[in-house]
Amino acid sequence: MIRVGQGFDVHQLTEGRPCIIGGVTIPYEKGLLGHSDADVLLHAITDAVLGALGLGDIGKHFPDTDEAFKDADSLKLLERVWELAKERGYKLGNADSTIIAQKPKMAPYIPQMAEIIARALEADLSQINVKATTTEQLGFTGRGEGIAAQSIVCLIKA
Ligand SMILES: Nc1ccn([C@@H]2O[C@H](COP(=O)(O)O)[C@@H](O)[C@H]2O)c(=O)n1
Ligand SMILES: C[C@@]1(CO)OP(=O)(O)OP(=O)(O)OC[C@H]1O
Repeated sequence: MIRVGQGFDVHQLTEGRPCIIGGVTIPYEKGLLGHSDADVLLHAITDAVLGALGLGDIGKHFPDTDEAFKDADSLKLLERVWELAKERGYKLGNADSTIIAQKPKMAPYIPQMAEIIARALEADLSQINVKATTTEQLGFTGRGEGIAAQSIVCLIKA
């Protein structure tokens, strides 16, 4: 059986926070605001996996009202959701994601992000793709007010 899921997330850029995207801390003058470490890319992938499983969304599993998830490492949240996929007999087909950010430049960090995501989803690097785009200075991402990410995940059960 093949199931697909998609995920989308946005976090605000603000001073005094680390800029953690795809598990990589990117040197930048601003970082992402959230209850957790606000890793917008891992949140989109987590939601895509949950979508494929038909299990709701990240906020249902890890509520932002719960102190247990304050400053949570989003990689751990993705790993916990991946356990749910494995328990149900799924393996990753592929995961494709796009980071939508005017700045900072993501390209130098994408190979490391892909390795981190592949490890979390127990997949080969060839099954993971991460892209980045600006919005040509348009909208909230274009003004540098926030960063968005979207992901699509395909899960396969033999
Ligand atoms: N934050 C970003 C945005 C884009 N990139 C890379 O630049 C290429 C061109 O982006 P456009 O939005 O002008 O099409 C894009 O394909 C990415 O490779 C980036 O690294 N970081
Ligand atoms: C991850 C959680 C939990 O710490 O908090 P945030 O970092 O605010 O992220 P969001 O994308 O709003 O999703 C769900 C949350 O419950």
